[in-house]
Amino acid sequence: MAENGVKGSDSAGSTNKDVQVGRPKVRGVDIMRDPILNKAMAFTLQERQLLGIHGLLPPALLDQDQQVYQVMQNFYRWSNDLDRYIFMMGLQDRCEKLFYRVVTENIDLMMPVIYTPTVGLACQKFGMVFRKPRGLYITIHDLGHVYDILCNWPVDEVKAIVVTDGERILGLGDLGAYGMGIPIGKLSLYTACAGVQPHHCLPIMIDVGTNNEAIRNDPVYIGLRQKRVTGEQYDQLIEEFMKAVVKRFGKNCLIQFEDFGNHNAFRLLERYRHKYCTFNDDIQGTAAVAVAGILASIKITKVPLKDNVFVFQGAGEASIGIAKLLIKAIMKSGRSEKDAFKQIWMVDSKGLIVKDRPKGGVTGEKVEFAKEHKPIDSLEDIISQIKPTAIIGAAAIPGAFNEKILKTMGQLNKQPIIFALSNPTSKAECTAEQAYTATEGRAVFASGSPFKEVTYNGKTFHPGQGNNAYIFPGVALAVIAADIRDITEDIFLASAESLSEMVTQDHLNQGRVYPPLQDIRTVSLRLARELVVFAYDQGLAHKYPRPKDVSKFLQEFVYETDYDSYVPALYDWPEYTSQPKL
Ligand SMILES: O=C([O-])CC(=O)C(=O)O
Ligand SMILES: [Mg+2]
Repeated sequence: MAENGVKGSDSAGSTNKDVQVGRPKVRGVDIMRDPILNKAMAFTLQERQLLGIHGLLPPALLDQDQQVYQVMQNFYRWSNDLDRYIFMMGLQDRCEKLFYRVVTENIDLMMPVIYTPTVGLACQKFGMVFRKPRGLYITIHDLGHVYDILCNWPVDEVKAIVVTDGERILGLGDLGAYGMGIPIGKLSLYTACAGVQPHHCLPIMIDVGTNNEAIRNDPVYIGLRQKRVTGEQYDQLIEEFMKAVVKRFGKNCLIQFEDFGNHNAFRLLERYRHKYCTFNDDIQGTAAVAVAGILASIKITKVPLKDNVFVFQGAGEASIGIAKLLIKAIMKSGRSEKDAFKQIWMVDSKGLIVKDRPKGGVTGEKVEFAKEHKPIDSLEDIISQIKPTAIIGAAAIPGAFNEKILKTMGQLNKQPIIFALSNPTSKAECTAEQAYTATEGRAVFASGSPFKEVTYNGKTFHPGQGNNAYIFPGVALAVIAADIRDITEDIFLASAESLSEMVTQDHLNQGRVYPPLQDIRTVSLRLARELVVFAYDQGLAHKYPRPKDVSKFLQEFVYETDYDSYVPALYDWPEYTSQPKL
């Protein structure tokens, strides 16, 4: 608590001016208007007097508990999630501590609103949703001036950036600058799930145009109305951005790449992964969460990892990322790399990925997954001929796991693993209900976006949410706290193992392959704790001395949602007992 001094800020996200309360450099009214300092009606009478804001608020005091009640009443009053999203963003812009208290306490209710799937809809309609800027917008026209833009950000201590160029927003495609909703949502989860300080976080949109004509013609579009710039100029901008981040915020500033197009995602990851403190959430975060789900699933199916056969529907960022991490996991279980590859089959828009495919198109990351096998076009035929134990969908083709495929999976396996990972819900390969029904309740099911529980034949199943939200907040906290600068594949494998170990027998009995969403904060903090230990053991942590008590060490980084008191500690105020209180 800031007895004598608090960090001041402005509405864009804080300036770090020291405020001497009692002899304020920032006026009380500015504290009220600042979302980071604002307590709304929770300012006490003493504070109102001291800050010179007495009379600017209704006379009642509503403490934070009462404010939470008020927010929740409002939240329920809205009839749809997009309105709830707008309402919650408004709260974040007005009163940050209250926003995070509400989100943290009701995380399973709030995540589908401030994150997937509603954030997808919010991005599609971002021109209408947009109220107040949050984060930085850097465009292709800023080439040569990226550092100057980063200097305009009013906080020096940025420790984590989530950046997108909006080309592949969830499974929704190119949304241009409207994609800014994603970095904002991801960073809200940094704080809500792992307690990363909000002022350490910076959402960034790199706007190089959009190839989505409908969006370019949207009268309220907020970005550049031009086609995407690609090639050398694009690369120059990203290169300048990476260097500018290090110059402005230091080489340990985490840069999370989010929702870039396939062609850039892999390239940029390879180019930067060992030179910068960076990872790609769609490749590596998704990989870790999916592998965790697989490790938990085989505890249900009792089919050892080495005896599973995986078919991936899609060969993009998520599938390739999962497959590569899965290979590491299979090898750790004792198989050779060659044998591990044999267990994994990939399918793209041209069918099964095989060597010398007449339809062609096996390039880049897919090459090493191409099999010596005759080509097969349809997913139905692929499933019946390859006979997988697990199918993993990540190509944003809704309904790709049709009834026939699901039934075949049920015939081939006692307990088929079915992961419909595409986001948002509208892009899922099948619904939870379809998976359980077609397999007579035998499927081990997870999806990227949330599905409600399903009751089949009197048994209730809790589908898991195989979303990278179980991974990236914990990874980020560990990276920031232990000063990890090279985020290796081993860190993601350790994350997958750690997450899968948090799935208890009780969870498995309910059909869950992830801990319940309402536990995601505990999960993220435990993940961070285990990663910190792992990083020190592996020599990846740069923060010294090594902490003896990792929980205590992490606790010091964790954001508190209690309001600060603006009453100087030495000031002896009388107790006011007559203050009206609801
Ligand atoms: O944002 C999410 O829900 C998961 C994710 O990274 C994606 O689908 O791109
Ligand atoms: Mg993503």
